[in-house]
This record gives sequence, C-alpha cells and structure tokens, in this order.
Amino acid sequence: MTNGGKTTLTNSLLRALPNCCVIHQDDFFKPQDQIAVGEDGFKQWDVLESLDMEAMLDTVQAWLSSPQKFARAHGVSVQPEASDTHILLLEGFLLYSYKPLVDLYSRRYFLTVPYEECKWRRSTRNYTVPDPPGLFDGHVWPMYQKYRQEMEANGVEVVYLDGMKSREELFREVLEDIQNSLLNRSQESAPSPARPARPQGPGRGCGHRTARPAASQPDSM
Ligand SMILES: Nc1ncnc2c1ncn2[C@@H]1O[C@H](COP(=O)(O)OP(=O)(O)O)[C@@H](O)[C@H]1O
Ligand SMILES: O=C(O)c1ccc[n+]([C@@H]2O[C@H](COP(=O)([O-])O)[C@@H](O)[C@H]2O)c1
Repeated sequence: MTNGGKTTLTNSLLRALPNCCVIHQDDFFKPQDQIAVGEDGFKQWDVLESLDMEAMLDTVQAWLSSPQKFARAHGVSVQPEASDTHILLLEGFLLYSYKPLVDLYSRRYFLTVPYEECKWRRSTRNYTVPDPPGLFDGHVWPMYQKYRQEMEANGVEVVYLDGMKSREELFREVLEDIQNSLLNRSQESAPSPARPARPQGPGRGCGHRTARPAASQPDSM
C-alpha cells in the first residue's frame, strides 16, 4: 500500500542481495494530461489505468530475457561468485492487480500499516504532483481498499508484512525469506536423490550450504 515502507525496504534489499535489479512502478505513471478526472473531482492517480503497465511488463520481460544484460545496462555489476543468481525486485502499490504480471512473481510481499499511520506518512510526502486537499480520504484510501479486496477475492497469495515494525526488522525478515527461497530453488534444481548413488569422494555430501546458492534460473519477485 502507499506509504507502507516499500521503497525503504526495497533499497535495503537491493544493497544486500547479489545481482539485484529493481523496477519501480511509480516510474510508469502516465503523463498528467492522460489521468482521468473522476465524478468526485479528483484526478484518478490510484487506478491501474493511470499506469503504463504494458511498458512496465516490457521492462520485466527485458530483464527475463537477459538478466545479465539488464543488470549491466542499469549499472549493477554482476558478482562473479554469484553470477548464476539474478534477482529482480518490483516495487509498487498496484503490483498484484495486473494479470500479466501476477503469475510471474516468485514471492509477493504486501506491506500494510493502519489507516491513521498511512494518512500521517502520506501527509509528509512530496509527490511530483502534490496531493490536493481531501485526496487521501476521497480517492487514495478507497482505491487501496477496492484493489486489495479484489486481489484477495481473486485468490492472489501474498506474504503480508507489518509496516509498523522497524525498518531493520522488516529488512531482516524479508532478506531471510528470500535467501530461504533461493536455497529451496537450488535444492529443487539439484540432481534427484532417487537416482542411483554415485560413489562419493571425500567430503562430498557433507558440505555446508551457503547462504546464497547459485540458482540455475533467474529469480523474480
Ligand atoms: N518501518 C518503518 N517504520 C517507520 N517509518 C517508516 C518505515 N518504513 C518507511 N518509513 C517511512 O514512511 C514513509 C514512506 O516510506 P516509503 O518507503 O517511501 O513508502 P512507500 O514506498 O511504500 O510509499 C517515509 O517517510 C519513510 O521514512
Ligand atoms: O509519482 C508520481 O508522479 C505521482 C503522481 C501523482 C500521485 N502519485 C501517488 O503515488 C502513490 C504511489 O506511490 P507510493 O510511493 O506512495 O506507493 C499513489 O497513491 C499516487 O496517488 C504519484
């Protein structure tokens, strides 16, 4: 949700994860003159139609087709020791309402804060287009409720995060979850133990798993 702490968390993850790129949904707002004005008199910024989601999807697909090239083009230097692991973070307030993207994520997180906190945090923000008086209660909050209800009704599974926790706690929680998810993926892509066992040399099969295993497929979330 707006002001849940998405950008703050994303920036911390970006610094901590190897070969990690980010796409911000806010970068895909349509120009102001293309934003509809509702019956309520407010410009309808908080609806999916105000975002160029096709362009955002194209950007995700550019990453999927070559994470290495995408990383280089965005100034992310690929770490040789983790060169098989690539992670794409998508950060935004309407990520789970656009069908073509919904099934592409490997993990979906949803940061929430109570109404009063959200309204307060929002009042401290300076958007490129400042909120007119009454926008939060008249448009932002009702649209948040509408899209969230639709998402839940459509059975989109998300990991809810309590945005009232400290920045550090949220960062640790999500970082750990992503690292576990990478570990599980590397185990899934490892040779099946059901196959006939090959003779093992000294030390094989008893090594410690590293926190950041190489994944054979790019990971997005
Ligand atoms: N865990 C947190 N606890 C308290 N304040 C936070 C936390 N995370 C972010 N904030 C503050 O809330 C405001 C919105 O954060 P931001 O990350 O920009 O949210 P979003 O990207 O979801 O709109 C900022 O003032 C930020 O410093
Ligand atoms: O970034 C912009 O150009 C912009 C212009 C007008 C409005 N916004 C607001 O940006 C909000 C989403 O961003 P965020 O960081 O609060 O999740 C959304 O609630 C919009 O009302 C953003």
